[in-house]
Amino acid sequence: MPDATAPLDLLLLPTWLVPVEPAGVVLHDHALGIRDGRIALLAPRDIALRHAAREVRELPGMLLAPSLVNAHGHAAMTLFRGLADDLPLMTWLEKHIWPAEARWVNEDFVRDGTELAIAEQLKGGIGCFSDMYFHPEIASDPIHQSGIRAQLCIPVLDFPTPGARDAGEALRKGVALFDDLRHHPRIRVAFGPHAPYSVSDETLESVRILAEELDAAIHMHVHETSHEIARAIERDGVRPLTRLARRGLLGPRFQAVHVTQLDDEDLALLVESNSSVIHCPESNLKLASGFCPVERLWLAGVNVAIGTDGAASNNDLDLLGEIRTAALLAKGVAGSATALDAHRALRMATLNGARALGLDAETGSLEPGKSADLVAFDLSGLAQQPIYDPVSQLIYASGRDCVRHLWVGGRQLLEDGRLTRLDEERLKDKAREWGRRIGAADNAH
Ligand SMILES: CSC[C@H]1O[C@@H](n2cnc3c(O)ncnc32)[C@H](O)[C@@H]1O
Ligand SMILES: [Zn+2]
Repeated sequence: MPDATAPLDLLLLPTWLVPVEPAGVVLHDHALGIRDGRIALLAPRDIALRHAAREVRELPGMLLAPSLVNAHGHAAMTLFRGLADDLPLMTWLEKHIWPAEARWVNEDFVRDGTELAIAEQLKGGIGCFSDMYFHPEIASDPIHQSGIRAQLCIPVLDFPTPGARDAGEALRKGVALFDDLRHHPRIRVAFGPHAPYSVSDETLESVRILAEELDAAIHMHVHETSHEIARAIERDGVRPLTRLARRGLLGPRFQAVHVTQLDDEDLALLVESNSSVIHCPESNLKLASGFCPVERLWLAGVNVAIGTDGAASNNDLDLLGEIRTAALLAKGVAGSATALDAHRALRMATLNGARALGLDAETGSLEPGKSADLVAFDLSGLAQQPIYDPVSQLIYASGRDCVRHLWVGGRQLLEDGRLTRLDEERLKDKAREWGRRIGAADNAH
């Protein structure tokens, strides 16, 4: 039982505090106290200052918010950043990315690429991310060491992949990883069947049974393009979401990534099953995949989160930039300037992300009892003045260079823009070395 009278470990005094829950609130002259890695106090500044605290820090000109949740990505693909640009999804995937993965992806690649992705994400204000890539058992190590929070998906495809000869082996290894990490305080293992077109009914059934038994989430690329729907109708006679619903995959633990194609029946299936949608606007734009109807989903009551996707289709892991794109795009798609306002856009990248990953009891908002997962954005720059609504300024007028400090579980992982536990120069050297090897082989063709 935590001792509520014990001194706080840290008392933060920002200019603005945005708890995200309740929605739309901006607190002025408030403070947040941390004890044992959790939010222990949220109170007006003068009241908070009466509490004993081991350290008190003023954060002038800064907005304190829950750290961001990047709900979809392929972390180690940072090492393929810029390898195959300006191509449609299936050409990009089948002709470039899958051959490159077959050639280059091994344990070292995953370790180095994941570490690079973690560093980039921490510097961009992300305290929690979802990873869906090969050798998740290797990715778990940099996640553990760095202090970031993550959902780690077991990649499942019906063909040989780096790390698994077939789906059966991927699932066996995945269950072992689930067991190993069962008690990890910051890593949650989920199932990651790649997409409806790459996973058979038999494999889907195994995923369904295991996910149910282990109470694990299912994270899947779904309805990414109109081509995917057309191919599925030809093959199965129904749209992919209908097939997944009939096979019992949908539910509150189901995370449908992309969903650029949505008819009335698809929407009803998502609403009834209480599934989440993870919107990846920049990847969808770059691969010309389509537009996720965020406002329609939101108004129907679907939990919509946001992700960057991998750095090979984005090409960065900049969630703040992604939120801005999402907020602008939603207006264009809905034909309404009120669609996805700045406050809702921030909620999508925090609490909705946490909820999609089943982590909303732990992170995603600034509420007493939750883990102290926080980010301080510096809004004192020239291009951010004057400030009427700091959330508007954050979403529409700020870049990730305004991220100053970040804590996960009360541990400071970014201080004044610098990583506290990772060596940036070493990471850059390693990435350049991979780039030289991959680039030289690519040019030889
Ligand atoms: C088992 S997941 C890893 C697998 O997914 C590939 N991938 C990356 N981005 C996308 C995307 O937007 N749609 C479909 N597949 C994608 C990645 O290259 C890996 O092969
Ligand atoms: Zn993806």
